[in-house]
Amino acid sequence: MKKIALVPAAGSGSRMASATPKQYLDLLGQPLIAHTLRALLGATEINQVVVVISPEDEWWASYDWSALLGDLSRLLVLRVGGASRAESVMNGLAALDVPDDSWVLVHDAARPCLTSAQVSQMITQLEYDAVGGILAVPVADTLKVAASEYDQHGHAQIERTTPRAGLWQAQTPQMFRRGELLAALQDALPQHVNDITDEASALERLGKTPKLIMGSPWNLKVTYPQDLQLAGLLLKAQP
Ligand SMILES: Nc1ccn([C@@H]2O[C@H](COP(=O)(O)OP(=O)(O)OP(=O)(O)O)[C@@H](O)[C@H]2O)c(=O)n1
Ligand SMILES: C[C@](O)(CO)[C@H](O)COP(=O)(O)O
Repeated sequence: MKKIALVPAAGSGSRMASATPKQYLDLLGQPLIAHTLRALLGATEINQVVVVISPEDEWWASYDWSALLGDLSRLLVLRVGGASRAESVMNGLAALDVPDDSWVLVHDAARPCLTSAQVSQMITQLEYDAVGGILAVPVADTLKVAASEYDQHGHAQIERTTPRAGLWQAQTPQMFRRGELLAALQDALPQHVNDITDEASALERLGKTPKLIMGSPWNLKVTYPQDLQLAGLLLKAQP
C-alpha cells in the first residue's frame, strides 16, 4: 500500500503580514518548508512527498533543494495550487498517479515542527484503519466566544464561555485514502469551499468518523508573525 505525503504549500500567508509567503520565510537559516519536508522525508514509510505550490510561485526555484534535503528521488513538486487550501489539496490529489487505495498524509507546509517519529507512529496506528484520521490535541484552555472581531489593539469582548469538554484542536498530517478523500473534496467544494478547512471535515460531511490521534502541542501551525520565533525555539529543543 503506497503512502504519499501531500504538502499544500500554495498559500500567500496573509496573516503573517509578509511579502514572502510564510513557507519560504527564514527559519534557523533555511526556508520554513525545508524543515517540514525533512520531517516527512525522514519517515521511511513514506514512498513520496508531493509539494503543491502555486502556478505563480516564484520562490521554489531559487533554492538548492538537494543541498537542503539530500536525496530528492522521493520529492515531487506540482504547480497546481488553488484559491483555497482545500482546492490545492484536491488539485494535488487529482494530479497524483497512484492507486485510489493509497494512503495520503496531507500535511501543512506551515507546520515545520512535526517529527519523522510522529509520522511513523501515525502510520502504524492508522494503516489498517477503515477510514483514517488526524493528529490533534485536546483543548487545554477555557474557551470564550467573542462578541465582536478584535480591534486594532487586539482587544475584543467576551460574549460567553463555551464548554471545552470533548473539544480537540485539529492538526496535520491528516491521513486518508486517496480516492475517498479526492471524491469527498470534489463533492464538497463546489458548495462548501469555505467550510472545508481540513481534510477530515470533507469526510465527516459524508458521515465518516475519522480517528483522533494524540499529537503534540509542539506541532504548531506558523500562522502569525510571533509563531515563527516559537517554531525556531521548538525546533532547537527537538532531540
Ligand atoms: N490556497 C492555498 C492556501 C493555503 N495553502 C496551504 O495550506 C497550509 C495552511 O494554510 P494557512 O496556514 O491558512 O496558510 P495561508 O493561506 O498561506 O495563510 P493565510 O490564511 O494567513 O493567508 C499552508 O501550508 C498553505 O501554504 C495552500 O496550499 N493553498
Ligand atoms: C488543516 C488545519 O491545519 C487543521 O487545523 C487548519 O484547518 C488549516 O487552517 P488554515 O486557516 O488553512 O491555516
